Amino acid sequence: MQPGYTIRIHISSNTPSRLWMIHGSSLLRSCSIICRRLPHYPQAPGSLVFRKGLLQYKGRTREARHMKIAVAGAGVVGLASAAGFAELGHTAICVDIDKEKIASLQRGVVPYYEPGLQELTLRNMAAGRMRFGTGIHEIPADTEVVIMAVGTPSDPDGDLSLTAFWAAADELADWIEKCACPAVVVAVKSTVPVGTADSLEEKLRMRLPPSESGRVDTASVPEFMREGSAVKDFFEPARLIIGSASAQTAERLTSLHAGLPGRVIFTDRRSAELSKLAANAFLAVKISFSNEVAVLCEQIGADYNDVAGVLGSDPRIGPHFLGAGLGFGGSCLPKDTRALVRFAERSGAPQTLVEAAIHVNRQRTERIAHKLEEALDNPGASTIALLGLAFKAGTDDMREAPSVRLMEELMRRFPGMELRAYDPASTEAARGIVPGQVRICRSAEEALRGADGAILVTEWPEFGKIRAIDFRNWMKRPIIWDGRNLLDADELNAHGVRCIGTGRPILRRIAFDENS
Ligand SMILES: NC(=O)c1ccc[n+]([C@@H]2O[C@H](COP(=O)([O-])OP(=O)(O)OC[C@H]3O[C@@H](n4cnc5c(N)ncnc54)[C@H](O)[C@@H]3O)[C@@H](O)[C@H]2O)c1
Ligand SMILES: O=c1ccn([C@@H]2O[C@H](COP(=O)(O)OP(=O)(O)O[C@H]3O[C@H](CO)[C@@H](O)[C@H](O)[C@H]3O)[C@@H](O)[C@H]2O)c(=O)[nH]1
Repeated sequence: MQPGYTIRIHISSNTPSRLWMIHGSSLLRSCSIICRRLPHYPQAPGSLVFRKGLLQYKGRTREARHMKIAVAGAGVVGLASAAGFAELGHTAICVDIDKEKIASLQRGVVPYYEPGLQELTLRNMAAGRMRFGTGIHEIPADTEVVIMAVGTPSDPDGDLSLTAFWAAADELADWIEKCACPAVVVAVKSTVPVGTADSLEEKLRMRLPPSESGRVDTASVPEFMREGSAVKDFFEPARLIIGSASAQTAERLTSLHAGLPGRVIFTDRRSAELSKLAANAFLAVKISFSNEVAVLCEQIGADYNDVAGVLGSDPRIGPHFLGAGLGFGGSCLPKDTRALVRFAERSGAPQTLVEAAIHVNRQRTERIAHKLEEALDNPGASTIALLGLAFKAGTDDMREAPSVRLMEELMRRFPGMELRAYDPASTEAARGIVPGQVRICRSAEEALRGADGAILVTEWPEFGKIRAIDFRNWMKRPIIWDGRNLLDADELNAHGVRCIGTGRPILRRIAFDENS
């Protein structure tokens, strides 16, 4: 079979047939297999292997072989993966050094806001397929796959900090040394610099006698789930990446993921690691590009929503991640773009587009502060309500949230401005992160009452339901800067609320009478 060929085969066994498409060469690890799961057939009937240039159907080994797995890290990625794999029939232990988090999970309470994760966790705990532990030492000796999902935040230089990762690796080395398990695969789901899975394997193997070093193998299985839809993304991945240097490891990980739809792409560990950073960087570039076009729209009186509609209708561009607004935040895009830039610089291949995307992103809050300055007579004496704090809707995560950058910018530029904020999910997470001068409110109404203006920061659907009459009744001056283009600006403007969108033609559409 030649690289690049596509073959469609119907595989029938005593389980229902499924449609498979195979791309690639005769080497299993450099092939990509697209498996289209028919929704009513949850399990794959068998596996496909390449031997001597021939494609062979190998029994039923791709059928979910239920394994004992462990996940290190009970953040969104670790917990959603542990609960997701348990739902597929595997037995999972999820361990974390954060004792409070584990105590909460053992009581069946997921200590952060992630739709569907609570139910998924409880269901699998009740079925005996999922439990928790306070460290890697609690992982049972007969565990076949250990997934690393510990945090890798930015360090002060912008590189990914691997402090927690290597500390976990040390514990894992102790565990592997003592547990005498015959073969264990350590799959890295944390986002890490290129080469980390190679170094991890070296580190773990060094702790074993040379004759036993093959007992442990590492792989890179980068994760692409999004906060706010982590559970959905686990069960409906766009693709699954298995970066491995060993056919047995690739096969074991394929088995682990059996039952999930989406294309499986086999590659080497370094390519898998780079793909993750490059994917997030590409999304960041797309967002920053959109934001720059939106500024141009504002300058020349064009409507960015219409422009984005045109761009997105071209399948080569696609409609996703063209949303202009306050820019990208969260625990991933900002840190992963910085990390890629740093790593690429050191590798002699600067990523200037990604650097520019980061630069454009920093300017977003300045832009909105500038718009406020243009519209308000005395911004320093105004009261401004912020609708939303979380870095996006559907999560309570405040990591690198644009809201924080915005509040800092407003306080720096307009000393004396009174700021109030409301977020449906992140009130608790915001405490300690939001500057002390900002009043955290318990409802949108409380934040808006008597305000001279409001900025829509996070696209929570409940903000889209606030009626023009409410804005008018609650606010001293009903002016809204819509930092996410969530609101129906035309409708609000027609009903006496001045709604200034992002990349929208302000002057053409405003029908706000200051005296009404
Ligand atoms: N958040 C996302 O949506 C997302 C998506 C894809 C990839 N990622 C990547 O996945 C990784 C995890 O992300 P997250 O948001 O779940 O992180 P997180 O910071 O929310 O959670 C990480 C957890 O690891 C725990 N931990 C630290 N050291 C440990 C150890 N030695 N043993 C066991 N647990 C330990 C921490 O206590 C923490 O609870 C990161 O590398 C991130 O970049 C995140
Ligand atoms: O059109 C858009 C889309 C998103 N955003 C912003 O971009 C940020 C990131 O959004 P999103 O990508 O939905 O959130 P994350 O949960 O951080 O997910 C990203 O980061 C994860 C961690 O690496 C990856 O797994 C996901 O694939 C990747 O989408 C948020 O501030 C959004 O408001 C925009 O400004 N415009």
